[in-house]
Amino acid sequence: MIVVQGLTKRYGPRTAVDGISFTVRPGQVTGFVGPNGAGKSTTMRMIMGLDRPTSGTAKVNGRAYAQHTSPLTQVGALLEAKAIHPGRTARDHLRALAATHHVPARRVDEVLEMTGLTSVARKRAGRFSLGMGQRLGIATALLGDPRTVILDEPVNGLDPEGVLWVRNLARHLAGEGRTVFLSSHLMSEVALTADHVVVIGAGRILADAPVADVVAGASRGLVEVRTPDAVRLAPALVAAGAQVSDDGTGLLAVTGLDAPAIGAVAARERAVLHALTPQVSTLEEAYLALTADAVEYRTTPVLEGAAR
Ligand SMILES: Nc1ncnc2c1ncn2[C@@H]1O[C@H](COP(=O)(O)OP(=O)(O)OP(=O)(O)O)[C@@H](O)[C@H]1O
Repeated sequence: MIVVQGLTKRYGPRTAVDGISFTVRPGQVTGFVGPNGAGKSTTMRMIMGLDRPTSGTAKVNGRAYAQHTSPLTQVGALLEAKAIHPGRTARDHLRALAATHHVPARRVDEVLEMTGLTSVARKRAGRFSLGMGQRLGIATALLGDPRTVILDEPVNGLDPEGVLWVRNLARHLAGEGRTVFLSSHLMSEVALTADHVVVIGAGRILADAPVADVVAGASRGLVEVRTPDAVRLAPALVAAGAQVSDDGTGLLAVTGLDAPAIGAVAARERAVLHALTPQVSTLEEAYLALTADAVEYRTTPVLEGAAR
């Protein structure tokens, strides 16, 4: 379990993380998403005791990272730009770490196996591809068999098979009752992997909810209705309490009534329906709506720029 309370990080005049609070619970995968520069890595680094908060606290399994006597068994992390000595083999890297953290040597072979690195365990890490390096970073995070796992952009540089592997691994770890907290830029990936999502923008929490709720919140209950009887149906829907916009071609955009209620009004009016389609938004759309005002480097649309 990770509990973050009033966490703030300032770099000079710049506030990277602005008084955020959230809890990451065990037994599920929690996604951590936000635009570039939103504060994801800074937050994860503070949870891992690598950056000192300006104020506030970040606790893993009840204590700050530095207060754990055996932190590797409590929390394992894959953080961006993890330094691994390029001249060392994967096995030697893991063995050295195991030896200094009282982790049994057999665990090294277990994590090499889990991450699919057994066949390249004697290869120097400097010769690893980006994907293999990511796998070694994940093997390192899992070395202490930790109850909490933090993965910063774990699918970066992975091919589709690797992406699927990370997704299954994250779900498997959560299924074992562990706390899994992973950041990603890929909303589609988070939608497939995570149960819960924390959205951060410009250092502040924009949403902290089950993935399904975030998606439902963004869909605004819009239903598209295609009908040759729009002229009759539209006022009947308005009379029943809906807001209706009619594009003049027989396509009505309806909010305020769900599809069964619209169908009932249509039946009463004897209006023919060619389509009755609730518009389901994706997590990607929900995310874009939430973060629209919190993008650090906004791109100016070309047409808008040209019109000035
Ligand atoms: N060491 C530092 N010194 C000064 N500013 C920093 C430092 N580290 C991060 N920042 C700033 O803090 C803000 C948050 O950065 P952070 O790396 O946490 O964002 P992020 O959400 O992880 O972004 P990305 O998705 O691009 O990795 C950014 O504006 C960044 O420029």
